[in-house]
Amino acid sequence: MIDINLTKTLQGPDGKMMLAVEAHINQGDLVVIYGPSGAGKTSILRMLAGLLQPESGKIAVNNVCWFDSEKNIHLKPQQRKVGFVWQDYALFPNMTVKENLQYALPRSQPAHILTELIDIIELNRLQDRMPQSLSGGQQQRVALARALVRSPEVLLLDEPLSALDEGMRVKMQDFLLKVHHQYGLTTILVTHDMAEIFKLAKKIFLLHNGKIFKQGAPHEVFTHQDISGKYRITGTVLKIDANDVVYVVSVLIGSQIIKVIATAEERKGLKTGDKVLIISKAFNPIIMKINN
Ligand SMILES: Nc1ncnc2c1ncn2[C@@H]1O[C@H](COP(=O)(O)OP(=O)(O)OP(=O)(O)O)[C@@H](O)[C@H]1O
Repeated sequence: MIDINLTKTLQGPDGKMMLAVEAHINQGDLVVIYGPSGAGKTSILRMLAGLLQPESGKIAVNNVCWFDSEKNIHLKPQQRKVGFVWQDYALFPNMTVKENLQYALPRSQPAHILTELIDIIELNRLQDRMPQSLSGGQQQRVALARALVRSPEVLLLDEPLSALDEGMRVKMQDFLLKVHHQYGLTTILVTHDMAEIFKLAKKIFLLHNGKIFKQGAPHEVFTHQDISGKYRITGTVLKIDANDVVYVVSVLIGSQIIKVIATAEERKGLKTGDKVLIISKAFNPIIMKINN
């Protein structure tokens, strides 16, 4: 469990802004902090990592106090069991992938962690390569592995996939899920990507002007409805066609387009480019072989 109760005066986009947040995150959950630019998302992660000192408040992780302004406790970044991955990969350019990981491995950690991580994050064929010869997604996989070699208790991810193209982002999301299931790490992700939120997050905190104004499961927070469908997929509206009394909405999901029938009520407010959630209570797929 992570308990956060923090305040910090920040220089907001329109002058001084008081960041004041209280949040409780269950151990092993993957949660998202979502909000407009300048809302204070990165500052929260930096305070958790010990890179930015709050003015007041507390941070406790699994009942260990990392920060308490009243008791004058402020653990240094290296004393906090956090791993983080930012948008830019920041790998050492003069070291191979493996050397980058070895460099990050603390002496107290057994060396087999490296082999295990290289396996899980599928870096076997890349381990002797230099970072500049890798694609953005490959570099981000190395950055993720590097964050994990210290066996952190909390993983902080600040828009780690935002610089990647759609295909690479989807693959990296799968890696994040795999790592999350393997290690059960409490993970805090900052992202603007709706599909990523619905795919990865158990809970989302909406942040505005330094305050959390809403929190809950993504479908509760974004659809304002209690929806109990079994299958949920997110996509982007490509076009909307009127058809007698209903509408046919073409939605891009990954690289596939599906057509969804919408009532006039459901169609209201929908436009091309909107991110949408498609929910189905029943799912009766037909399977067919497509190769010989
Ligand atoms: N150390 C600091 N002292 C004072 N103000 C700061 C400090 N660090 C950041 N800020 C300001 O606090 C505000 C919030 O910054 P932060 O980076 O946390 O926002 P964000 O929600 O992550 O934004 P973005 O989505 O653009 O990355 C910004 O206006 C920023 O200039």
